[in-house]
Amino acid sequence: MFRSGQFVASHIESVTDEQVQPNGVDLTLGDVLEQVEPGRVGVDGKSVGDREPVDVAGDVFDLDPGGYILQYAETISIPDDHVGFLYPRSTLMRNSCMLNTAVWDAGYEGKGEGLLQVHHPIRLERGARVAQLVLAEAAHADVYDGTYQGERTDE
Ligand SMILES: O=c1ccn([C@H]2C[C@H](O)[C@@H](COP(=O)(O)OP(=O)(O)OP(=O)(O)O)O2)c(=O)[nH]1
Repeated sequence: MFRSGQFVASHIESVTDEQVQPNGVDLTLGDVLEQVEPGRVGVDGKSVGDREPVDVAGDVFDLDPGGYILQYAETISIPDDHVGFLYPRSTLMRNSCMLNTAVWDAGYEGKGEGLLQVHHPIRLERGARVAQLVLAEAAHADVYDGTYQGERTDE
């Protein structure tokens, strides 16, 4: 069963009323980065290639077509017995852009990231709502203990 937006909001810091939706919570744009060095996904481990901030005028990102790392502004805690899924705000999609996402594990805490695909130039503003996180009840044996635990929680 998917939980209500109010329930999701109780696991995200910090959230305004405007961000709480019937079935989830809108996440806002923190930063946009561009990968500049190769990463690696191997059988014996992985690494994330270096990234650099993209040009920003004040809080405004004018993005040309390409792939970008989008960092969310909120700290997300996926509670026990749940799994998180994230979807783009449909206005992004309607503007020829897409957010690619992965699974948000029970026990994960941090400010996560997504892959923003820009297929047509778009202007994004820091603090704008760009995505929606939903939580579903889920069985699990262990909780998340990977390398991204606690990411950017000190920001
Ligand atoms: O779109 C997403 C999806 C998930 N996460 C967070 C929550 C998730 O729990 C964590 C780790 O994801 P995953 O388990 O897929 O990472 P991995 O590549 O398997 O690395 P590790 O084994 O170190 O966790 O990243 C994001 O930031 N963005």
